[in-house]
Parts: sequence; C-alpha cells; structure tokens
Amino acid sequence: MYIDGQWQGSELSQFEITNPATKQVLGSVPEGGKKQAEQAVEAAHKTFESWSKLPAQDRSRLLADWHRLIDENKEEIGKIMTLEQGKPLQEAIGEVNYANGFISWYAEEAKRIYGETIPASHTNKRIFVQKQPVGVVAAITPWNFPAAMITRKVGPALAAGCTVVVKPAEETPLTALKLAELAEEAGIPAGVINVITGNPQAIGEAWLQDERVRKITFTGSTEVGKQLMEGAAQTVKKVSLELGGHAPFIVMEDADIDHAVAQLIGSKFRNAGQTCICTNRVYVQASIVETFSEKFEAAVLQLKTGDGLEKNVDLGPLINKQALEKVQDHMDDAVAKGGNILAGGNSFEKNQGLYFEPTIVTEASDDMLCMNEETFGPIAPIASFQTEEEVIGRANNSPFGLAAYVFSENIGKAVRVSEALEYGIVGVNDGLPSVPQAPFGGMKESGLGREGGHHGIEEYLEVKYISLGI
Ligand SMILES: NC(=O)C1=CN([C@@H]2O[C@H](COP(=O)(O)OP(=O)(O)OC[C@H]3O[C@@H](n4cnc5c(N)ncnc54)[C@H](OP(=O)(O)O)[C@@H]3O)[C@@H](O)[C@H]2O)C=CC1
Ligand SMILES: O=C(O)CCCC(=O)O
Repeated sequence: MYIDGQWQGSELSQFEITNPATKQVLGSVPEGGKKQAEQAVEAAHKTFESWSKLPAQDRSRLLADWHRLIDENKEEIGKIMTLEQGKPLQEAIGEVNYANGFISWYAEEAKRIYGETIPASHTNKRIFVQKQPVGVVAAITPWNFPAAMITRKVGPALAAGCTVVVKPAEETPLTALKLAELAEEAGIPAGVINVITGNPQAIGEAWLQDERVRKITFTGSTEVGKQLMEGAAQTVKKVSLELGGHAPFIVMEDADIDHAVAQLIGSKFRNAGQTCICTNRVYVQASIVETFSEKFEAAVLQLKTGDGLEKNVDLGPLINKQALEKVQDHMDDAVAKGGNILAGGNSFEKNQGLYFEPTIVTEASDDMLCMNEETFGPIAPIASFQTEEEVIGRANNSPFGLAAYVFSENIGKAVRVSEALEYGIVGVNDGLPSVPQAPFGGMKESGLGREGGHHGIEEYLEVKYISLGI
C-alpha cells in the first residue's frame, strides 16, 4: 500500500491477485483495514494544507510529469492490466491512453479554476465568488477499468487542490499501485495520493465516519453506491456516484445499418460486455430487424474469445465465477422466455479462465432479465419495435439512466429521440462516446454527478461567496 509516501503493509496478512485467464497467482497485496484507512486519511489531511496552497501551475506541472511517465510505461501498465483484469492487451493499452487523457486534461484545467465578481446592491460593497478544493477525497473504484476509474477521479481532485485516499477493487489493485509508483516518481508529494488495499467494508466505513473526508467518489454497483450515499449522510459529505447502467441501442429504419452494426460490436463487446455503458439491449425497427440481425451475426462470428495476451483476441475472460453465473442466468432466462440464439450462447472454460461466447438473442421480450437488469457480459438481446414513440417509452422504462444510443440518418429524428431519452450520455450514430473532455455520468439510479471535462472538476470544488465592505 502507498500511504504518506511510504510503501507499507508487508507485516499484514496478504491476499492473492490472480490472472482471470489462467487463475495463476500474480502476486499479493496487504489486507488493509480500519487502521490503515485512518492512517491514509491522516496523511491526506496533513498534506491538504500545502497541496491546496501550491500554485495551480505547480500542481499542473506535477500532473503533466505523471502523465509523461504513464505514457512512457503504457505497455507495462497495459500488460499488468490484462494480467489482473483479463481484457485484451491492445484494449488495455487503449484504456491506459484513455486514463492518461484525464491526467493531461486536468493538468490544463488546474489553471482554469476561475472565480466571479457579481454586481453588488450597495455602492460600498463588492461580491466575489471563489472556488476552493473540498478537502480530502475518498475514491473507491471497480475492477472493470483499473486505470481510468482512478485517473478520472484523482486527476480532477489533484488539479482542484484536493488530496486523495484510494481503494481499488480487490481483483485489480496492481494497476492502481503501479500508477501510484509513477506518481511518486513524478514528484507528487507524499500524502497527496494514498492507495490502500483490503477489506472494503472496514475501509469504506472508516472513511464514511471520518469527518476529515469531505467527499466520496465511487464507481461500481448501484447497491454499494446506495450504501455509500447513506453512510456519507453521517457527516454530510459530497458524493459522486457512477453506478450501473442498462444501455438501450436503438436502430431506426433509416439508419446506416453497416455503421450501426460496427458500432454495436464495439459498444456491446468491449471488455467482454463488462462496462457500465455497454449496450445491454438492442431495439431495431421491425422493417429492418432481419437484415440488421444477419449483418450483426456475420460480424459477431468474426470475434475471437481467449486469453487477452494472445494475438487478435477480441474478448477476454469474465472477471470471476459470479460474473459468469449472472451472464448464464440471463441467458437461461432469455431462452426460457422464448429467445432465439442466433450466435454464441455458451460458456466455456480454458486454462481455468471462464469465458462466455459473444452471443445474440433475437425475439427478445421486455420481461426477460437481460432486458431489465445489468448483464455485465457479452449477450446482445435484439427486440423489434414499430414506432419512435414506442421505442422511446421502452428505452426509458428503466431505473437506470446512464448511456443510450440511437442510430438514424434523419437528423431531426436523431435529435428528437436523443432529447427524449432519460440518459446522461446519448451516442447518436456513435457507440463509443467516452472521452476525457466530456461529462460522463448518469440519471436516475445510475448515479450522481459528472466525471470528465470542465464539469468533472466542479465536483471537487466548493463555491465560496465573499461579501466585501469597502
Ligand atoms: N458502474 C460500473 O462501472 C460498475 C458496475 N458494476 C456492477 O456491479 C456488479 C457487481 O460488481 P462488483 O465488483 O461486486 O461491484 P462493487 O460495487 O461491489 O465493487 C466496486 C468497488 O466497491 C468496493 N466495495 C464493495 N463493497 C463495499 C462497501 N460495503 N463499502 C465500500 N466499498 C465497497 C469494492 O471493493 P472489493 O473489490 O474489495 O469488493 C470495489 O472497490 C457488476 O456485475 C455490475 O453489474 C461493477 C463494477 C463497475
Ligand atoms: O463505469 C464503467 O464501466 C467504466 C467507464 C467506461 C467508460 O469510461 O467508457
């Protein structure tokens, strides 16, 4: 663990990190708990004073140095990620680039935290508005994006002048620790970034109860997000939550079908479907559903599933047994409710890695689990619809509101549908909308707040109004 600029924890019991493609042990990390969580907060709190007062240009330079080192080490970080998470190596290196984009974006944005002056109502007064860092930030991150979910939180937090305590997922702490090592090498002062591994409940509870932690930022399941939101109420912390999704992918009859198919392949199968903005359900207008399904089937049959370190692999293993069981449940349920398997449909084990074939289910109905709950796996259920109004209603009929996609060559229709969708992110003729400079986040039970872009830094800032009598 990395606490107050020291690598610690060898005296604690350790837990093993395994490669999901082989179940080989890659290493072990300390089983930290309440005590280490408190030490990390102590370090972050002590350092907040100096870090927040550092001129923005200096914080920016340190972030830029961290960015340079991550870039120089991207192949190594990508390999660590593939080994502990399973995604194909090229995709992992792509994630490192994406993750690093947040560091460079916020290295620049650090210099643009502007205040305001507001016309006063008395001649002998002036009104100033300043933005100040919220304080110590606790970041809890998931296994599906071991680098990007850290930098998307730590980049803006540091740029704003906050210090952070981070708990990566237990499956993927090695990428996080490598990023911390590079932050240390970049000269980011001790105590600014602290990374601890271990018991999620004990660490989470310690941070929730600690009044010095002023903000919790979390990416993960809706269930844990709700618990954290409730816990944060004890000391009224700011909260950002990026939770589950259930993205509809809508294809209108006037869509460019080949383009929609190509975008659906990326949107559905990246990270083997284990992304909160991955398409979960596909709605195709009835007049083109047959043609679309045939073309989609042909593209899916080209995909290769295997160990992410092998060449030309498109889908790696699922993260663990529970993930596989959930995908299998959704598959079995879809078949029981009349779904027709057009491609894939099977799980398999290879070198102890757990895989699920990229799968298409046609004749999907709205009562299927996969049409309502987050599958987090490579199943694409296709349902048909008749009218624009109908598909908008079906797409919005969900407690989730993270990402949605609509494909149409009719600009008016595309704008109309995108505006009617109750989702925080809408890809219009675009299945891969994530970029560092845009606001990422959800409506309804998909979360609170936005990450990325200039909106993302606001989550780490307090607005202070100064009324000056002259
Ligand atoms: N929005 C998204 O990007 C994600 C959504 N999910 C959804 O959630 C499902 C379950 O995945 P899962 O990995 O279990 O997600 P979790 O929400 O359990 O895990 C996300 C992070 O929260 C930590 N955590 C778990 N319980 C607590 C707690 N009580 N207090 C504080 N931190 C906690 C985890 O630690 P630890 O790893 O040690 O358990 C991990 O670091 C997936 O199938 C998917 O549907 C999952 C991951 C990401
Ligand atoms: O929450 C996730 O699943 C990770 C975000 C993926 C992305 O940024 O595209």
